[in-house]
Amino acid sequence: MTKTTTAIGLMSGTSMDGIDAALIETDGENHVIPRGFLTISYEPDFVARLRDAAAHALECHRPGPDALIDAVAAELTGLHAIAVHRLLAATGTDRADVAIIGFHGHTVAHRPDRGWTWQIGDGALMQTATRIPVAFDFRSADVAAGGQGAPLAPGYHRARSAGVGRPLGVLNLGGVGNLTWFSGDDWGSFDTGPANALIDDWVARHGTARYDKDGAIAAGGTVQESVLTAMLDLPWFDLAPPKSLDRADFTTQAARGLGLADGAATLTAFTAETIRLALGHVPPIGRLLVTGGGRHNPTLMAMIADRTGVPTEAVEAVGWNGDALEAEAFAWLAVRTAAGKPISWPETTGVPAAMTGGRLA
Ligand SMILES: Nc1ncnc2c1ncn2[C@@H]1O[C@H](COP(=O)(O)OP(=O)(O)OP(=O)(O)O)[C@@H](O)[C@H]1O
Ligand SMILES: CC(=O)N[C@H]1[C@@H]2OC[C@@H](O2)[C@@H](O)[C@@H]1O[C@H](C)C(=O)O
Repeated sequence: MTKTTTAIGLMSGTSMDGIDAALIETDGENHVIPRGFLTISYEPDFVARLRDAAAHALECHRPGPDALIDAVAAELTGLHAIAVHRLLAATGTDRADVAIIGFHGHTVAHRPDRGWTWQIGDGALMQTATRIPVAFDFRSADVAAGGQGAPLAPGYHRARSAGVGRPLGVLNLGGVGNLTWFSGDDWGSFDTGPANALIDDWVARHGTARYDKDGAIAAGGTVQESVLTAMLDLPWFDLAPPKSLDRADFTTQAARGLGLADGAATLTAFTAETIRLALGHVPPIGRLLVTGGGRHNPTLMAMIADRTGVPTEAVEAVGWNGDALEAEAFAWLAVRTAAGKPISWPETTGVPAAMTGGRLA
């Protein structure tokens, strides 16, 4: 039997809202016991610096030393180290009992088509700050090998869903959306399009809110079908998986001129339509289990169920925590990295063969 270890996962997602930190016990295979989770919101001024770093990173030709980005990376690492200490305290865990931290860092730019992806976060500094071994830089090796470098959570979705009936889809509605599908013994994954990113951008631009809480704004608007049709008229949606996205690949441009509520309704319907189109690339799925912040938006959830015709429910229906799942995934991936096991597969990122990834500090 493989040894069970305790691991911490740290995720900073494309919504740029903060840090998700999870503690799990796992053998790096199908045995997983979640032990604790917390989230720390970023201060607005740090979010502004992170946005600047992401905008700047897209102008760079590839990852490398950069004064602005390195400063944000160091600050981000410090904040994530604080999250580790808080999680240890909250769960009553001794630092020495944690075998590894999976430190995803924050994606400032993702350009697999150009052969690079860039996650900021200093693994060595994290190791020094916590005195716990750290796995980081999970995506670069995959991209260097010709893969998409994303999504990486699908292996964890497969491990957790071993006892859940097939066919099945696990849909993550973060800033960007991604789908992992299972049909018989077949499986695969890819990014579906923007999930909350455009809705967040639209609402933030029009007022003081950071997102459309409970989908209330969209619920009061009317979907503008002509705008929706124009937004969906992109070759990207016809591309066969695997495929992945940078948060900046889509904008709210097509909705300009609409009122706040109609724009929110239209962008929410756009996300739902991207899921419908994604399902067109995979075998029939009997059930969609939804993780990520978007599952808290009932307007979006209803539109997805309505436009796809697939029963759609939050992952809590099978006992998972949809706020913690991605952070848990990076704890699980770190255990696999330390053990020299694959973290991506031809089915999930398009790499030529199952491969290891991540660096150790
Ligand atoms: N009550 C709610 N009502 C509507 N939307 C919500 C609610 N709670 C969270 N969200 C949405 O979920 C988003 C955060 O989702 P999540 O934390 O899964 O994103 P992330 O982890 O940053 O993204 P990614 O998976 O792309 O890395 C928020 O920005 C918001 O749009
Ligand atoms: C490049 C990058 O950071 N991609 C993220 C992003 O956020 C959601 C989607 O796009 C997914 O592909 C990925 O994150 C999840 C955690 C993943 O790798 O599974």
